[in-house]
Amino acid sequence: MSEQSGPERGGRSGGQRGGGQRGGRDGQRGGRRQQGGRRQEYSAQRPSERSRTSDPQRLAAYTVMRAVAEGAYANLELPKVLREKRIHGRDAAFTTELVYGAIRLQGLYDPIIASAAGRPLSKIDANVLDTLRLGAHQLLGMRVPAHAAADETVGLARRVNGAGAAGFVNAVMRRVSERPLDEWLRIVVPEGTATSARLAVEQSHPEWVVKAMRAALLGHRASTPDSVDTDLERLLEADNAAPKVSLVARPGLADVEELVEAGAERSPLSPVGAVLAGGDPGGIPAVREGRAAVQDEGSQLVALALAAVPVESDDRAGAEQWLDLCAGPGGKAGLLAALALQAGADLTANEVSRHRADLVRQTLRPAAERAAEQGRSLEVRTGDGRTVGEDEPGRYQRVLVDAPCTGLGALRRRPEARWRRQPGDLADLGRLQRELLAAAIDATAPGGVVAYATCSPHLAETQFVVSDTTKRRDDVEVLDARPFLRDTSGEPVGDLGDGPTVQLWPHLHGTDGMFLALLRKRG
Ligand SMILES: C[S@@+](CC[C@H](N)C(=O)[O-])C[C@H]1O[C@@H](n2cnc3c(N)ncnc32)[C@H](O)[C@@H]1O
Repeated sequence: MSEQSGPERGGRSGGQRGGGQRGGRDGQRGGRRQQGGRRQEYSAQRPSERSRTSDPQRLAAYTVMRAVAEGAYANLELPKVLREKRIHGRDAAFTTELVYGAIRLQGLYDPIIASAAGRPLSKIDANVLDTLRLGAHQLLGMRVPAHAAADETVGLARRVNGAGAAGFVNAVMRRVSERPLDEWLRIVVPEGTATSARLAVEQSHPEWVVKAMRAALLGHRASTPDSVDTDLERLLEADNAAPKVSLVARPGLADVEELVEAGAERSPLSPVGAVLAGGDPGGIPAVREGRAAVQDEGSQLVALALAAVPVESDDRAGAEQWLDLCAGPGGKAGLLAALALQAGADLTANEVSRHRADLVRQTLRPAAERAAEQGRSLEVRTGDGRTVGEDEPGRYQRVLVDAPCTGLGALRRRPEARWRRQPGDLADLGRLQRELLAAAIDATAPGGVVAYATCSPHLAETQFVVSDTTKRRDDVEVLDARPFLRDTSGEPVGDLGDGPTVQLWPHLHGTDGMFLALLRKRG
């Protein structure tokens, strides 16, 4: 869930931050941090070229928007559509920005569209609304000249929404283009609006997510009551920026130097990581061969921490047994497998979904070949992790529970995720998370360690799961995880809060919002 995927891996022309229309308003609201604004820095083509060539790109963007409205994932759908329509290079980057921006920022654009249309969103046809969102992003979030943005959007509407709708789209686009973003913000977020409601629009997140992130910043001690509003805004802003492409060199199979030689830069955060400024990671031989991979540095730190924590094991028991309980699609298992081989340990990777277990198998292939040479066991199996405690009590020394979660720490990667998630999801996930953690502890040998991780900082999925679990049982203690997160220079990673659990943040660490708790099974 936390792994990088999709079109942002390569070819992106930039993040959401850029030159600022919004400084003026921020300036007026003294005390608020000056923001970067949202305009894209690129204008891939001259306007004349754009109007001649943009139709296939905008049509592709619209096609993806509609598929996402039907339940598709933008990061899977977009590459398919780009391939089918043979859109490459800068045109693909333009289309990517158009789709990702229009989806991510719809919480900002929708009230502007409603105001410009003079009617509520419920009175605008969903297909037409998607066309308008694409147009609004070109006008307010990208450096597409206003006339080109309006003309092309009307042209698109004529083609996909019909002639009648095109007249309406024309009127709305002209209205939207009459004001810069800061003026629109003054209209749709009037002075005196409560902070969470204001940020929900300005930073385009559902208000319940804004509130949950505020609580998480305080609960994980990343903010004080004095700093929380500023920190929250930075966090939400980071969710709207395209993540960089982080790579992992799976130890023993590849090294970071190999990635640096291929054009990446050594990661300052993860000792096994590198960061690619641009280009397609699939062009790097180590990545193609599965010895390295695209992986968030936060995920790397979690796997490294589990491998680094000392375990007390019975020497007569033979090789250490490691378990990845929720392994699909295999990002962390790929790193754990390499680390297990280095440590002379065996790894079992479990996943409930057959398809995702197949992905884990694929990911682990290079490590599996090495394991066979070394006489070590590397097993991938399909099963419900909740039964592992009963099936294999006390068998493992190190267990990773990278639990299914809301993914609210990885919103940068999935533009539609924030709009799909509902507060109600937390109840079912919370139950599953507690059951998986309990089973993991049961499957852990005395002296062994369980790493409970989520790519969400939501307190209900992180600290509450851990505290409920430790309250209920006396055979487990929470370790201070902070010393086990070491950066490339071997120094403890900064800004990890007061412990004992660890929360990484997009705005502080540049990683996904990974949570980690290390629990020791008492002997
Ligand atoms: C957060 S993802 C794991 C990501 C993975 N560790 C990685 O780094 O690629 C959670 C996974 O748990 C799986 N899952 C959900 N319920 C499960 C269960 N009852 N037992 C085992 N796995 C489960 C999901 O299918 C999903 O693949």
